[in-house]
Amino acid sequence: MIEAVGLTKRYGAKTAVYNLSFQVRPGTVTGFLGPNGSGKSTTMRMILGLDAPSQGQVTIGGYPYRKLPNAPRQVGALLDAKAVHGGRHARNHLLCLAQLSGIPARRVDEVLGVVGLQEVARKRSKGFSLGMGQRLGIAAALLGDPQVLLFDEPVNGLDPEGILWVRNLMKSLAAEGRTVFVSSHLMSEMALTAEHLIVIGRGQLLADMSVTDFISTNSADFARVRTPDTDPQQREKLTAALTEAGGQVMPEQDGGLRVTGLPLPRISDLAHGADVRLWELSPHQASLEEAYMRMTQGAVDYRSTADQRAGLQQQLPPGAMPQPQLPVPGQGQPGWYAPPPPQQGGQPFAMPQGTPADANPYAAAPQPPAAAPSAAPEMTKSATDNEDAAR
Ligand SMILES: Nc1ncnc2c1ncn2[C@@H]1O[C@H](COP(=O)(O)OP(=O)(O)OP(=O)(O)O)[C@@H](O)[C@H]1O
Repeated sequence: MIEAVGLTKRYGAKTAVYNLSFQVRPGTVTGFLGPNGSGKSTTMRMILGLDAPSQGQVTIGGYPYRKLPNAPRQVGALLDAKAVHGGRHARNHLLCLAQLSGIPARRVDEVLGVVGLQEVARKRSKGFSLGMGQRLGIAAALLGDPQVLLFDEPVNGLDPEGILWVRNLMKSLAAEGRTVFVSSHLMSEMALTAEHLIVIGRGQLLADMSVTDFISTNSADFARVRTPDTDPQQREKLTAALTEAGGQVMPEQDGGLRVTGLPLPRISDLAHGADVRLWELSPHQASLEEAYMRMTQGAVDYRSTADQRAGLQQQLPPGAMPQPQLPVPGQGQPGWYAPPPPQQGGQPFAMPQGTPADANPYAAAPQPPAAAPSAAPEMTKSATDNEDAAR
């Protein structure tokens, strides 16, 4: 298990990670999400002992990485697939890593087979495509047959077949009881791969929950209702009945209605009571991408001037809360708001009570202290040093 407690990292005046506490448990794939620059790589580097925390700690199996006995056999990681000696053959690259960690050479051939690089094992990695480089990085992570695996953007550059392969690999590693922690910006892929999510924004924890809860917590579910196109009066009658019963009704461009605040069976009963025929009554369930976009709206640092998220905001049904800005450490901005998950009192199809300020989990949170210069020396990987020894 990976456990972070109060993890904070400052680079000079920049607070990259602030007061992050979470656990990554074995047996499931845990996705690590956050906008560009939110601190994912910094967190992974601290987990791997490549950066020292300014405050707090992170342990693997109870030890900080640098104190972990035989760390390369216990933890494997893909951080930057390009961080290889380009003039070295793929097999030699892995052989170097294996020898540094006391891993037998036959394991190198095994992992080359697992990632499908046997045919190019004796080719220099500088000629590798992005996807081949990713596969080589994954092979390096698997080398020590570790119980804990970290992957930073593992599907970057992979073709659809490669993406499917990585998805199945992650799942099978987790099914073997390993701890699998994987960052990605591909929401559709994460939805298919991960069971649990840790989401950060501007270095702070936004969510630590199952994918299912994350979607229901951060999306405005609604019902889609459609009456016969041939009879506009039916639509008006239904709108009146639903509104009178406390629902919020919004017309959709295709003639349907978007209804919030009423459960589906109640909508059906009200339509029946008003003598209105329905051509459609269906729940709309948000995708992980929609939920993620909603949650992180206030935490995006880099955004095109042409991207006002207009489409996303227009799609919110009546009564849905817009996401206020995420507080930035040291800047005292108002907090974000998300309704509670269903098992904590939230109701599908009904917006929660209270105001964003009431529910602001940061309202009482201490502001981070003024940034101090980092005490963390950059550690560089020594694994690529001695090719001659590997030959
Ligand atoms: N060595 C460093 N020195 C100074 N600032 C740094 C350093 N490393 C990271 N940062 C800053 O810390 C913040 C978090 O960066 P990080 O790379 O961890 O984000 P990320 O979530 O991995 O981003 P991306 O999704 O784009 O890879 C960024 O503002 C980045 O500029």
